[in-house]
Amino acid sequence: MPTPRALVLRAPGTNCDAETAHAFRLAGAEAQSIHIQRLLAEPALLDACQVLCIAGGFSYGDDLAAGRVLGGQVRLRLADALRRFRDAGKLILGICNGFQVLASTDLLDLEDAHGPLATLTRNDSGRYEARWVHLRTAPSNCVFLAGIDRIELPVAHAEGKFVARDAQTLASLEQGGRLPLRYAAADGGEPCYPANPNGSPAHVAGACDASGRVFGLMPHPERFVDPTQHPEWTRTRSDAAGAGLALFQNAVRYFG
Ligand SMILES: NC(=O)CC[C@H](N)C(=O)O
Repeated sequence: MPTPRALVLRAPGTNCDAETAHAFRLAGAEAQSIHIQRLLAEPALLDACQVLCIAGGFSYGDDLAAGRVLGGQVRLRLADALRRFRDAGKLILGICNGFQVLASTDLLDLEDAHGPLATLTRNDSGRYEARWVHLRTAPSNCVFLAGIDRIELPVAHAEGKFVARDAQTLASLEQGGRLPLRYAAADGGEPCYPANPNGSPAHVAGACDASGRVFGLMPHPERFVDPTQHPEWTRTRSDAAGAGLALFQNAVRYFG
C-alpha cells in the first residue's frame, strides 16, 4: 500500500490543524489541512484519502455549543460522503473539538431511534481545563489505541464531560467496548478532579464506533509527539518519542 493520506479538517476557529498534520507526517502519512468550505464544495476529495481527522480548537467560536455549528455542517452536508468513507474501511479521528463535532453526527454510532445516546457538555468545574492527564485504555477494537495501555496527554477544553442518556446506556456502551479511553489517577486509584478534568461519569475520555475505525477523544495526542513537549522533560531528558505519536502511527500501520 502506498503512503496513507490524511485530510485534517479545519473551520474558522480551528487552531490545531497544523500540528495535527505534523503528527500524521511524523507517523509516516501524507497530510494536508483542508477548509470545510473546500470539502463541502468537493466531497470527492475524500476518495483519495484514507484518514479524515477533525482537528481541535474553537470552530465557529464554540457558538451555540462547542462543535455544534461544524457538527451541523458535517451532519447535514457530508453525512453520505462520510458514511461511505467509513464503510470503505477508512479511518475517522476527532480530537477535542473534533470529538465534539463527531458527537453531534451519527458517525460514532451514538444515537438510536429516540435520539442521542450521549453528548459532551460543560466541565463540572465550570471552567476551561488545561492540564496534563493520565489515561488508561479499556478493551476495545479501536484502531487508534492498539497496543496502548496507559498514556499521558494534555487536555484543554471547557466542554468535555461525556454524559450518556442514562446509567443503563453508559453501562452498555462500556460493555460494548465503545468507551476505550478513560482518565486515570497517577497512582492507579480513583481519578477525582483534577485527574478527571471534567467530571465525566466512568471517567470517559474517548468513544469509538462499533467498527473501531471512528474515534473521538478529548485529550490532544498531537501535542505530545516529541519528548520535549512533556512538562517533566527537563528533568527526565527522555529521548523516547512523545507517547501521542502512537495513535497516529497506529492509523498509518492500519493501512500497511
Ligand atoms: N482544544 C479544543 O479543541 C477545545 C474544544 C472546545 N473549544 C472546548 O473548549 O471545549
